[in-house]
Amino acid sequence: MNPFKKHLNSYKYSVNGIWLAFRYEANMRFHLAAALIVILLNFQLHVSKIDWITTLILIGLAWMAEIFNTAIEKLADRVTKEQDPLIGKVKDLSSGGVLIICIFAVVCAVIIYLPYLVG
Ligand SMILES: Nc1ncnc2c1ncn2[C@@H]1O[C@H](COP(=O)(O)OP(=O)(O)OP(=O)(O)O)[C@@H](O)[C@H]1O
Repeated sequence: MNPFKKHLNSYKYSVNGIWLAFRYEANMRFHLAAALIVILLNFQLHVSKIDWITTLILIGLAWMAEIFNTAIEKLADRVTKEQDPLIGKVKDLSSGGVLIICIFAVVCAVIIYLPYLVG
C-alpha cells in the first residue's frame, strides 16, 4: 500500500475511535452536552474571537483526556478484572487527568463568561 493511502487509512481508524467513544461512553456524551452548551453560550453572548478559540481548545482538551482515559481503562480491564492495587492506581491517575482539565475549564469559563454576564 502506498504511504499516502496508508496515511489516509489511519484516519479511518482514528475516526472509528472517536465514534466508539461517543457511541458507547456515557462520560463522552456528558462532554458532548457540555460542549454544545458552551457553543450555544458563545453564540448567545457574542463572545470575542479569542474567547471562541480558548473555549474550543478547552473542549478539545477535555474530549482528548476523556478518550485517553477510556482507552487506559479498557487496557487495564484487559490486563485484569481482579482487584489489583496497581490497576486501581492506573485508573485513578487516568481519571485524575480528566478531572484536571475539567477543573481548569470551569475556572476559564467563569473568567470568560463573567464579564459578558455582569458587564
Ligand atoms: N481492577 C481493579 N483493581 C483495583 N481498583 C480498581 C479496579 N478497577 C477499578 N478500580 C477502582 O475503581 C475506580 C473506578 O473504576 P472503573 O473502571 O469502574 O471506572 P469508572 O470511573 O467507573 O469509569 P467509567 O464510568 O468510564 O467506566 C478506579 O478509579 C479504581 O480506583
